[in-house]
Amino acid sequence: MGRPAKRAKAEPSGGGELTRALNWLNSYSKVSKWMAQYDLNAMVEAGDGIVKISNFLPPFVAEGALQILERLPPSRWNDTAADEDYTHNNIAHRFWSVKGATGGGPALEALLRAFSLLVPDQFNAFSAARYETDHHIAPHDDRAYTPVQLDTGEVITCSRDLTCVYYLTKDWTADMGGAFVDLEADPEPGPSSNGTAGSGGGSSGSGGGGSMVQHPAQQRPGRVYVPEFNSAVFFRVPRYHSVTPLRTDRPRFSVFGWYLQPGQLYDLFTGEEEDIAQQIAYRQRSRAAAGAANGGALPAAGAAAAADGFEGEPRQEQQEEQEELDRAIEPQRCKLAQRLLARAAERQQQRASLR
Ligand SMILES: O=C(O)CCC(=O)C(=O)O
Ligand SMILES: [Fe+2]
Repeated sequence: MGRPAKRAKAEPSGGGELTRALNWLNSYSKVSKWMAQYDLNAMVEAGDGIVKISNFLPPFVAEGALQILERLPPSRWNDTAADEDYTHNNIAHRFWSVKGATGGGPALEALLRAFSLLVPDQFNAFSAARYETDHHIAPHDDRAYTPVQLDTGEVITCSRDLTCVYYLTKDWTADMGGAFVDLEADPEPGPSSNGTAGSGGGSSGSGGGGSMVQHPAQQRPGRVYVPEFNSAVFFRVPRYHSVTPLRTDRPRFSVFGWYLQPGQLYDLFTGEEEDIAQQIAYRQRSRAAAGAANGGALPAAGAAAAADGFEGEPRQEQQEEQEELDRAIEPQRCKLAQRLLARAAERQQQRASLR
């Protein structure tokens, strides 16, 4: 856990690089112009709900971003751990995280702000993550509601719509664990992927001391993404995925978060959906059908929610649970809320007309 303050002095160029990266991150016009090259929704849809983008930020910015995370003092990192509890949509996981909203300092804020400029017309919630030995996340599909406090003070319920994970680990190899596994895609054909990804996820918790219920999705193979420095993976929620336990003492750094939509796009996990494999197969078929019907273009979250077979109206106890959650969780604060709300309403109309 040696903090890099000393190293920074020994490598004067490191400091200069960080300053250059911060200047870039703090330049609204530079970040917006860079991000404008990505038509994210189109890319995600073209990739059947998921896309990986290599060289996501300019290389010197990625170097600076890694330094921002490496320099965060241990006191800023919060232990993010949960035991398996399907009924509250909690999944077994353990890693360190720092929420943008709760103070990682101005450098982290600048880095996370860059991600809001990637999809400027959606609400978002981003954090930094640091995984260490044995840290992992069991299979889950990211479904969750997030309360957002508007500039008027009103708190609205939003749903996670699009996940982003941006990797900042250098020279990571498969044997180090910590792989992202997409459980809704087939394994990559070829020698590097032998279909054991699901069982890799299945060992989650084994080293961490907790005895976990085996999640049904853990029996599935999936497509393995070894985290690549300066790459980002985006996917539409809900989509089952996991992070396999780290088998190295090198830390794995990332930025992760969600673009949100107002409203409840889907039901939360109720504990009744025992057959995850069936759910996955159903979503895969629905994606393929929607893709064929639209000549490859999916009507985004609408299709994913429809694929779940949800009617949209949550059950009363879920509603009550949600209200409790809204009171308990500190809401994300959002300026520019009126513009975002108007844009969200437009988008919902567009989607409705696509269906
Ligand atoms: O770090 C990753 O590869 C994925 C993280 C993730 O699934 C999450 O934070 O929900
Ligand atoms: Fe996730």
